Amino acid sequence: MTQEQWGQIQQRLLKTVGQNNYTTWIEPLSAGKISEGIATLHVPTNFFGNYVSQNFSDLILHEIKSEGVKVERLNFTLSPQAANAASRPAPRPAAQPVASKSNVLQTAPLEARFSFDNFVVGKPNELAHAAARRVAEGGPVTFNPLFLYGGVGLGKTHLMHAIAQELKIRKPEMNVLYLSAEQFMYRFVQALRDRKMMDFKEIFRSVDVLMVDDVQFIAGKDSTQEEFFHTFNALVDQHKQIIISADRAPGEIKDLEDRVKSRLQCGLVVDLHPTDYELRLGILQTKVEAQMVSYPELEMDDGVLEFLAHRITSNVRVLEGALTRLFAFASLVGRSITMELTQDCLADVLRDSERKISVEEIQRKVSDHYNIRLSDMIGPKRLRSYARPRQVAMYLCKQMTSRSLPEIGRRFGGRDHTTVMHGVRRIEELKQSDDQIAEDLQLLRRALES
Ligand SMILES: Nc1ncnc2c1ncn2[C@@H]1O[C@H](COP(=O)(O)OP(=O)(O)OP(=O)(O)O)[C@@H](O)[C@H]1O
Repeated sequence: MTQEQWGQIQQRLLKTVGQNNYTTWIEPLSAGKISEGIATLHVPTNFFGNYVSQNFSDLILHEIKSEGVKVERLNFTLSPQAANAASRPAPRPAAQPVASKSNVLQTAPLEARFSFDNFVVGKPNELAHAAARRVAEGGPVTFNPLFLYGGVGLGKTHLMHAIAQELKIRKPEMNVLYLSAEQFMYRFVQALRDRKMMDFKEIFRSVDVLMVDDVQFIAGKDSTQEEFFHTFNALVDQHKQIIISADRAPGEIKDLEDRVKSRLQCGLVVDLHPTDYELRLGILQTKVEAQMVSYPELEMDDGVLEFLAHRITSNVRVLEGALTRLFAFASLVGRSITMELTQDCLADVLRDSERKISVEEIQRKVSDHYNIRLSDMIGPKRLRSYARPRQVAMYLCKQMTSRSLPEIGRRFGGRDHTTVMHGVRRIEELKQSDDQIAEDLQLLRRALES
């Protein structure tokens, strides 16, 4: 795309994301080439690229398409200048603010809107929220670590930022270090390269609260895991609070050493479940209030929010993006937000969200329903109390996803497709003869579709 087109797109993004976000995240992007439907955007750092990709890519893609440019995906790569700089030895950092008191240490800026006040609580996240609140009081450490896990865009990072911000207010004397596991690794590698391991250890061991986001990132990275393990132990020994997030439970993170897994499991492990209809509606209502501040002139028809909460079930980030786009679009065309405008403006999001239920979601719902652990459902045990729910889950996967039998088998602990076929047939038979199974299936279907 031409620089002129990119300039236009940036101007539209400014209106949508607001001045602050624009200056921080959009202005520093520069447009690269487009090839085979993939548009390259240059970013100053990898972290920056990840952040923009997670938070703004839908919006940017939408605006590029609106400019008439044929693009299907975005690719964020380091700008040539940044790539050159990265290959040179890093300059000595200026005096680090790291160990100073009254300071929340951070490698990534805390997002002010990720506060407890802005976090909508519902059944799927109430336990995670309560645990996060407790830790944010900064009282004596009761569970260590607090391990928050859940699928993409369900609020893990939001809760972690909220804890850090709350601690900053309640306990300004505490040293709170929040960073992603990726940043932990970069700091570690840099310390090794600069022969500054003592400093590294001292920094990490002098914090009062350590928060590491997306810990699954260190899976398979042996020396980073080793260092993480020692840091973890040193802090636990000193009764310092550790908070970790990941996209899955500790036991399910592949290529993570057993001793690290067992450490991660020894505190409180809480799950952010996929959203349900009520939570989605609650989130939308809260976010609409915020949008109304920016677009006071806009009106919205009854039923639009319910429609979105019903149709966009993937994750909160997508829901938020949809709403932001809807308001920006309505404001640009100067129309109120009707059902028709919603369907027009969000046609692609609605299409993508159509009946996309994942195998993982089904496994989770079924194991909750039968009150068994997810690992027992996927694992090798043949006890009837695990085998039947497993067959129910296989049946629902066959019915509600487009996965093939071998694929489903793979997701159920590497089972053969004939096992899946047998399970599916068995449930088809039982559905006719066993009222309990028929009712279970109905309930589960409804829960998965909500
Ligand atoms: N319960 C909630 N109330 C309000 N906003 C929420 C809630 N859950 C998630 N969000 C919003 O959804 C977006 C995605 O959340 P967040 O970045 O915390 O997800 P995540 O679980 O860390 O995902 P990822 O694994 O992709 O990093 C954020 O803008 C966040 O504010």
